[in-house]
Amino acid sequence: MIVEARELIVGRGTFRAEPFDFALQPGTLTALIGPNGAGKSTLLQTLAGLLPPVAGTLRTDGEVAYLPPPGSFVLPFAADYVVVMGRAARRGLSPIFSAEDWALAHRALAQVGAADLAKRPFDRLSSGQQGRVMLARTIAQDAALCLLDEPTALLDPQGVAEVAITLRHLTESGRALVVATHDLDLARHADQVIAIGSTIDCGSPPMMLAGERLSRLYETPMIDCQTCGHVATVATSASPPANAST
Ligand SMILES: Nc1ncnc2c1ncn2[C@@H]1O[C@H](COP(=O)(O)OP(=O)(O)OP(=O)(O)O)[C@@H](O)[C@H]1O
Repeated sequence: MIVEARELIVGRGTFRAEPFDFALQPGTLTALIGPNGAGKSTLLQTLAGLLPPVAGTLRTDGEVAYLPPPGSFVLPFAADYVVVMGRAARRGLSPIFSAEDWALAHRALAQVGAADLAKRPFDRLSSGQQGRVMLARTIAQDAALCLLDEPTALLDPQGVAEVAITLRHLTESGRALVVATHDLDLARHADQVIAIGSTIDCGSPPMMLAGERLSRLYETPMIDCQTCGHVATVATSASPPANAST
């Protein structure tokens, strides 16, 4: 077991989530879904040890790598140096990275489809390109538990597909991954889904991503598409344009 939580309550400031139990097994991908402000980032930061639990017990086993939510980073280095700096925690105070560190950094860049960015100045990359590099930096840490906050938020559809495949590959080496996401298609690739809303529930993707359950979670009507099996939001306010089709 990489993480075991009992009656865990996460929170910060005046915010408190509901208490819940969960476990993360090695080699699994967990998607964390829920509306804005529900507590996904708060939970990830608690698992990362950046916030203390408000109550309950939380046990984590092994190294933890944490990818913060996307934003603008000012890092005046080549992209591969930004990635290899993720290895710093393994190097203590030594400023020297080994051949293995560099190999892991370049492999991680390739895994997120960013090998061609290795020598580009990080500060002159687009937001989505920076997002790929920061994800590579988290992967390069080679930690037992990877906590990723919206890793695909800025990526194009090809990037989302590549990252989904990469995340699955990473679990094959025994890592446990937790991905906070608003991308319900990405969540379908998970082994389990934790939904944070007015209650916190955990289950398989088919159960947790059914339209009826998502409607309650996001407090907006959502239906299962009979054609593709995915879930679509139902427009409730404005009338659709006359030529609109589904
Ligand atoms: N630094 C902070 N100090 C105090 N309260 C905060 C802080 N950051 C977030 N909150 C509050 O904590 C609650 C949970 O926020 P959190 O960022 O965990 O939500 P989230 O589910 O990740 O949301 P989103 O989908 O918008 O990223 C919200 O009510 C938010 O306003």
